[in-house]
Amino acid sequence: MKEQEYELGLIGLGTMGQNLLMNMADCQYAVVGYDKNKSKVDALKEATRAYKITGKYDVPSFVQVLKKPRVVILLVPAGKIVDYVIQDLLPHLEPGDIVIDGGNSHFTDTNRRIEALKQKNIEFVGMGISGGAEGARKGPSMMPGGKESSWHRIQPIFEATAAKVDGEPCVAYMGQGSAGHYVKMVHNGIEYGLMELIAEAYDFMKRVLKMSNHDIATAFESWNNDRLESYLIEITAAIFRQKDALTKSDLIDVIRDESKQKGTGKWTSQDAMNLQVPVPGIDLAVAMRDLSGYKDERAKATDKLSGPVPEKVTDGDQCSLDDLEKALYFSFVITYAQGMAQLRKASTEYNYQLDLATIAKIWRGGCIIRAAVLEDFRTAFTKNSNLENLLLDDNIAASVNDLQDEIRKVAKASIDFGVPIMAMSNAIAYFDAYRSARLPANLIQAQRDFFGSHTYERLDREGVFHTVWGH
Ligand SMILES: NC(=O)C1=CN([C@@H]2O[C@H](COP(=O)(O)OP(=O)(O)OC[C@H]3O[C@@H](n4cnc5c(N)ncnc54)[C@H](OP(=O)(O)O)[C@@H]3O)[C@@H](O)[C@H]2O)C=CC1
Ligand SMILES: O=C(CO)[C@H](O)[C@H](O)COP(=O)(O)O
Repeated sequence: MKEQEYELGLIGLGTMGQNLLMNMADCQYAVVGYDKNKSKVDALKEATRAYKITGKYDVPSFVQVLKKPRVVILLVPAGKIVDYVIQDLLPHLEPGDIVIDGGNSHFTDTNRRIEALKQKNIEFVGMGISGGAEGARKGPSMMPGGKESSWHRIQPIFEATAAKVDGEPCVAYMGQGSAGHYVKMVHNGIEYGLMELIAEAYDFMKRVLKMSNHDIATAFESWNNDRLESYLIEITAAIFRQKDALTKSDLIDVIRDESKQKGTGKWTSQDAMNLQVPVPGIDLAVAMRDLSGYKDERAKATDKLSGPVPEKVTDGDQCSLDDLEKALYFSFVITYAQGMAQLRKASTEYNYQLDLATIAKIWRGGCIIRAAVLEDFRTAFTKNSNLENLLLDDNIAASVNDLQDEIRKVAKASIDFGVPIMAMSNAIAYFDAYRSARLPANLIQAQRDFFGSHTYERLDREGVFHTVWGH
């Protein structure tokens, strides 16, 4: 292929980059890859002989073969590396070129980079990508932000490579500035929440319902054929069928119970706190990953702190697998509702002008949190684009109202058995708090005024009041 004929260049030929590049080539785009790691470029060339792909070993020759105005996507680890790559790239770019950051960058970094590149008339697009290696290869869900005109220039290639649901591509313009990376961050926050809920359902199946790994796999498989149909439930079923190559036992039983994290769930919680949007399902998912890290301390506590003796507990017998399925579905809905509420507030606060129906639409396929229920959320936000919270939609409200008896049963059984289901029991607590027209916050106001003269408002008259308490 002649010089300057490659339509897109990709930097970072790791898990996501190499797969996305091959996906683009499948869609008949001529693409070029670069990685600082020579062996990754060699691997690309080897793996893609039949494709309109080439690999380059340095930035100048990589840029040299790109069609002008150039489009370059970065899929390198988030953080300082993105800045280093931009620094390497900038001297070779020209006004009008577009740089897309497809990694999980923090949205404030994206705002900074948009401004920095604007000085050189280079357009910067922060685009969240979800779907892991398989999604990148076969069709991810993608969340681009930045200038709308930049999006229109790159739209065809990303619509071609995105996952499709009912013929609709799982990619759409999210909004200006860092909107794309913000939406991806909240996607990951919801991902953390759903993963924690599924892990708690597994613990409940094992320790309360005394199910074998085989039966757990069967349960998740059957749930995946119904209202809980989703990517995370599907892979969970497969995980429980996996044998360990070393011991031939079930692999799940030999994996250390300490979950790691790269930070996107924590960022979601942190920014929700800044925006004062309650997302306790996500907060607790982060907290449980953190608590899992205290493995040695937990081992000490096992000896020191006692709990119920499972053999003596009878209440759990009244709780069935069917109750657990309903409790999990209920908790899934609450978790999505919290994430969507955060997006709504962020949209106003950061002037993103997010369209929540579009977000639900592009999350139906390709991404890690894809689930059948997203179609219901899309319908709810299409009916009312100003919906404050998904739980206020008539259909969603009816579905959670109907499932509350079961989640209450599961929460009670978990306490009786001493099996922690932090996120799941919080889902019903959030539901109860959210539907309470009156909360005990009046007492907190009284206490604040008592010790710090912070004042309070009254229900029966306008104004701000202070009491000299105890007199
Ligand atoms: N993996 C996943 O499931 C998902 C990842 N993401 C995000 O996408 C981004 C990429 O992730 P992933 O593909 O998993 O990461 P990988 O680590 O697999 O790939 C990153 C690649 O970038 C290369 N690289 C590092 N520094 C430079 C540099 N200065 N110049 C050129 N290349 C460089 C790395 O080389 P070397 O290995 O030698 O350092 C590596 O080949 C991250 O932001 C991640 O959070 C988003 C969605 C899903
Ligand atoms: O973005 C993703 C999927 O959408 C990544 O897989 C995610 O970053 C994994 O996060 P963590 O390592 O914190 O569990």
